[in-house]
Amino acid sequence: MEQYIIKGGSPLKGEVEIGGAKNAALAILAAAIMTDETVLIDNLPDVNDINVMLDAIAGIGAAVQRLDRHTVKINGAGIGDFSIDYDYIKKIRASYYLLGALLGKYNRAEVALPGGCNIGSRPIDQHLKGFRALGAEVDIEHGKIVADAEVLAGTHIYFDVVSVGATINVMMAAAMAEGRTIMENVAKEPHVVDVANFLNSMGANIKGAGTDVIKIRGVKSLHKSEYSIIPDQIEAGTFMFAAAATQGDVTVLNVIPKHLEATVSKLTDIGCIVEEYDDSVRVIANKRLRSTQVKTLPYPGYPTDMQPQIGVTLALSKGTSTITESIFENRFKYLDELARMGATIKVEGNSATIEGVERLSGARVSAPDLRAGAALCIAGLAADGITIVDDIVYIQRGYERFEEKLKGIGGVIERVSSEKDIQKFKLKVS
Ligand SMILES: CC(=O)N[C@H]1[C@@H](OP(=O)(O)OP(=O)(O)OC[C@H]2O[C@@H](n3ccc(=O)[nH]c3=O)[C@H](O)[C@@H]2O)O[C@H](CO)[C@@H](O)[C@@H]1O
Ligand SMILES: C=C(OP(=O)(O)O)C(=O)O
Repeated sequence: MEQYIIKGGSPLKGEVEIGGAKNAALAILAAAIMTDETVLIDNLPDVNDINVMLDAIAGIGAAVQRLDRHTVKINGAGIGDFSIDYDYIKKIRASYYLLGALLGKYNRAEVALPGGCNIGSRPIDQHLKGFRALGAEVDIEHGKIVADAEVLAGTHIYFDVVSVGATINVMMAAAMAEGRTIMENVAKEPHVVDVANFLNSMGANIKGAGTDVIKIRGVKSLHKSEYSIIPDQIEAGTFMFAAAATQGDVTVLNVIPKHLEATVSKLTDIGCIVEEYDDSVRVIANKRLRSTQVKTLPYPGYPTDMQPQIGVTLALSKGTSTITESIFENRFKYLDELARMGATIKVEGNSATIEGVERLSGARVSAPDLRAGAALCIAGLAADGITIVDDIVYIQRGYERFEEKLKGIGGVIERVSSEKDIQKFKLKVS
């Protein structure tokens, strides 16, 4: 099992290139099979979840040609199987996007119930409600979601909760339904807009993505396209908080600053200097930061995927902070690990109170999920001494060359897989 070993205590400084957005890319790869023509997708992040999705679509007959680490050609003409029960697909959340894509194109889909990070109960009732409203029969059979429709017909859907997954999934199916669909109370995240733009680039007629109402005029077929995925605002935000927590000075390159507004606002609140340019953002933290109040919300609110990263930073900031997690009930598990590093934290329900301490001390901790794992690495980089982070397979789901990028800005971190590697690292940094 691989681990990260980190020697903390030095400010991170320099520039880091941000890759394509994992959560946009996963949906776009699923949507790419909705045409029989060839689609070229660029700025793909080279992370495990993406490889699982590519294997899954190749497994049902799509031609997948990786041109390089970040570019792929996909042709969905050869798909002959609408049933996806591939072992790994169950482990990723975005497997559910194959339901919307296959249902839209073939009126039939069978996909294993989705996994993903264990950050809460994660129901999919809103996805199923949307598919049913479009005229599909949907059942759960032997661990699979089975959706079937004579015809998919445009409809009016009001979502009871704002869901990124349900918005994208139903939008994909509706893109090829007969007639007009109106979706209300939808998610407005940048990746929702990116998927709509991609579908439109293939000939779909989707308007309103990024607002509360999406209007879709169904089309009979979709055509070839070349598309570049938006930068990952969560990867960018993670490095911005790495700069803050280590009192460093880091510029994230290749970002869309508009997508980072909630993150920038919190960094400014706690005392960072933030400079925004056309496609980069510089974060400078030249003193001990101060406390704040955070509540996670759907976009444009503060993202739940950025909650652990600010949590770690606030554990080192002056004063008392509170974090309210309003999207996923299990997203505080990293706080127990952080307490092992000397943080002072009290959790009550969906709220955490953090008394900032002057120093954290390195410890052996375990990544409970993807973002929390990345946040614990930030804690290690800010802490005194050596930190070992176990279960980094979660981090590898969503961060490309994480340790290399951190090393590029001065982080002392190594990926290790044996006691011998650990001893070697300790010797090197002592
Ligand atoms: C692969 C992917 O893109 N994952 C992201 C996606 O997850 P995911 O698509 O699973 O998250 P949703 O936006 O759907 O979930 C938001 C809230 O709605 C609830 N809900 C959702 C669907 C449903 O049918 N019924 C229901 O009640 C969820 O329990 C949660 O409380 O958006 C989350 C919120 O930004 C991010 O944390 C995840 O990183
Ligand atoms: C929680 C995440 O991913 P998933 O929804 O795939 O578990 C994430 O990207 O932070």
